[in-house]
Amino acid sequence: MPFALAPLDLQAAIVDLDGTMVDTLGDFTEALRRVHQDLGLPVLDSPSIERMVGKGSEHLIRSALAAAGGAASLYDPAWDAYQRHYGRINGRHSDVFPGVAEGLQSLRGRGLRLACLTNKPTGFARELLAEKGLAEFFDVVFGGDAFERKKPDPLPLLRTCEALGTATARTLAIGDSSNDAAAARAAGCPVVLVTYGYNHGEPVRAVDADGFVDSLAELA
Ligand SMILES: O=C(O)COP(=O)(O)O
Ligand SMILES: [Mg+2]
Repeated sequence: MPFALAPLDLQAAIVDLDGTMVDTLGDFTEALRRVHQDLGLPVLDSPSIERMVGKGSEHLIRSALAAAGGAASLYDPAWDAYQRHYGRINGRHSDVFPGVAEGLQSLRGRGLRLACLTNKPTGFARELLAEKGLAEFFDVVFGGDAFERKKPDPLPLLRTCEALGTATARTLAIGDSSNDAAAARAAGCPVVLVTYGYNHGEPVRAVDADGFVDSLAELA
């Protein structure tokens, strides 16, 4: 059954970035390849990295280090190298998923305010949205460093609703993982998940959400 927006009487939508709007697995893989090469560690493949994406850079770097058998003491140099490398390659190995621009356009056409809320650092998120021609859709953009806690904590969604001036029950969260759904449930936002993103290696349809779409264009 298609996901029905009309009964929700929405004021806004809060959209996740990695795995929902942009397929950034190539960027994560390349940045981590360079980091591990610098540190003399084994390089990880994309399927392994995909399971680690979605909980922010700290979690990604720490998980990748552990999977490569690197000592925990390498975390600080890995963090520095990751910031440097990711900043250089941001967007170069990434593509906007099909249907994203159409979906965002149609949400705007309904008069909804739009926020991008990601666990990716705000600076990288803004650069990526601009490079992929998506920045213009958003009233506000908040990254994983914008608030004291990241998704799956509800705080980022609550703060984003405050910034938009909208009620949580009338603000749709759109994401690709259990992280987004858990944050939305705890914040009281309805939530729809895309079926094509990264869900920590778990089947996304098993996640507690209000609906699933194969493309944001289905929201049109
Ligand atoms: O962990 C990340 O940086 C990806 O975050 P996102 O899925 O919240 O955009
Ligand atoms: Mg995501």
